[in-house]
Amino acid sequence: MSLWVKICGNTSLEDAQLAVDSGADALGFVFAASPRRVNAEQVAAITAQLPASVEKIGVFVDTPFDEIVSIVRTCGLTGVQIHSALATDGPARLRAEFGPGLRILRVVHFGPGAMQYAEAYLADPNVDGLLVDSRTATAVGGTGIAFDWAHAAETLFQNPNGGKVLVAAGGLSPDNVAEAIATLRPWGVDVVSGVEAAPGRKDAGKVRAFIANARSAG
Ligand SMILES: O=C(O)c1ccccc1NCC(=O)[C@H](O)[C@H](O)COP(=O)(O)O
Repeated sequence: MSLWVKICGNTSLEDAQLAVDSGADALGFVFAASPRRVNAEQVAAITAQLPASVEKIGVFVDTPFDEIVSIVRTCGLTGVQIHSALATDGPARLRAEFGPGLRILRVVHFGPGAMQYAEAYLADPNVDGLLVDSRTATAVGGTGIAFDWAHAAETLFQNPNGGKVLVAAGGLSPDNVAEAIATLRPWGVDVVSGVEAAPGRKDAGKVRAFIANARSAG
């Protein structure tokens, strides 16, 4: 199985197409407070132009359940990435709505308490895997900050995960993605700040280099 690579924070068809042409497996769209925030109408116009083979993942922070369902339908999303509290039965209800075809990722911010969340999420049969990220006092994603990979490699990334996927995120870039992969041995990697020219706008060279370096290392 080759490494899964997600390029997040897409705000235009041009940037989404760049990621697809550079070999991304998945594109992320942020439906949350962020300089990369997009709405359902914008994303539906983008996803309609993308190949079916590319995963389209919605990123949600404290979004009401019914709104997530509506956005998934409107935009033809193939996955959700939940950065915040969702009722415990949220993943089961999403599964009931969309079936096994919807990839359901829960986010764990590596740091104190992360293992407890990770274990709880991994025990949920309707959660497909974890995206392990960094956070700050004010931001739950898109921070551009790496977590302690050595510590995570010995703890969270060692955890028996019952076939569920572990995606590494947080402060990755073309320059450090190979080292992150060598240290963490993740199933996938995800990036936003490290491939941008400005928040919400991709740097084509960085997108290409990130995916090429991740593929070489993975
Ligand atoms: O990207 C954002 O602005 C964002 C805001 C709020 C929640 C999530 C967000 N991004 C989600 C992602 O999947 C990012 O790729 C991930 O957090 C890594 O970001 P970075 O450290 O900037 O590569």
